[in-house]
Amino acid sequence: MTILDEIIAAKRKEIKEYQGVESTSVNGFPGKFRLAERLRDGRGVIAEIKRASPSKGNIRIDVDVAEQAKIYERAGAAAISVLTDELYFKGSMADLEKVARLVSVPVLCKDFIVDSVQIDRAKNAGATIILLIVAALEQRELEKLYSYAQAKGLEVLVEIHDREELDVALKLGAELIGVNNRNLKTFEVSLERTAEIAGHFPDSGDSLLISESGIFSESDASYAFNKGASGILVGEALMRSADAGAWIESVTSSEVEK
Ligand SMILES: O=C(O)c1ccccc1NCC(=O)[C@H](O)[C@H](O)COP(=O)(O)O
Repeated sequence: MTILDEIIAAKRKEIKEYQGVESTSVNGFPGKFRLAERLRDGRGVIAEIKRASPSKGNIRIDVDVAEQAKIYERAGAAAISVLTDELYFKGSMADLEKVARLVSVPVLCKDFIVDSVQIDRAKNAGATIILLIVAALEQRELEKLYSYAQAKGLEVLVEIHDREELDVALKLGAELIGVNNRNLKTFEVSLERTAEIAGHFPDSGDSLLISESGIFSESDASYAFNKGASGILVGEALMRSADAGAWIESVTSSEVEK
């Protein structure tokens, strides 16, 4: 059983408490508020609020979420990701709501979604993007949740781990495809995964590749961008950085060697 299996099993139990929640509006978010638009020029950073994780334990458990979000936005983050899982990541929907009220960049609800009720909760809290993990869902569930989120006007980041899952994401018509560099059995991270997926990624421009996890240095970021990622999703490095704003500014700068 992988950590992902364990988290998903816990999530399926947890969501029973949420029945009855419905999202309040179905409007989509305007152009500049869409992550896909913001990533079109490449070198976008999706900056994550991550208090803790199964692989690292506590990272910055007492972070001032509002302060951290302001730093990310000021530095030019393309979007802010908020881990909302409580059991394994010590996050919350309250964290997401705090961020969404404060910033005017897209906000990703980073959770393990297995039911539409979680999409409603995310939207109610102010998320503009949700995450769907191919490895966590049956094909029919994935299609259903994808359509549901789209009908609610949300963007969907479809997370994959290998080429087989890339095909699933492409068949779905996903605009935002994230390759997770973390092996969820061993927690080992390898940016080679991004390179491998980028090598098979269509260059039609219909879909955008985002490299997720294990990006710690500016050279890791450059590596992912140079391999073809339009965006990178960074959690731990930014949470531990003494100057997260400078980190973001530096990796997004067009002066950086391409
Ligand atoms: O971070 C973990 O340990 C983890 C374990 C199991 C499932 C998911 C996990 N992380 C969620 C994420 O997707 C990351 O927070 C995100 O990609 C940022 O990763 P990093 O920059 O390495 O903190």
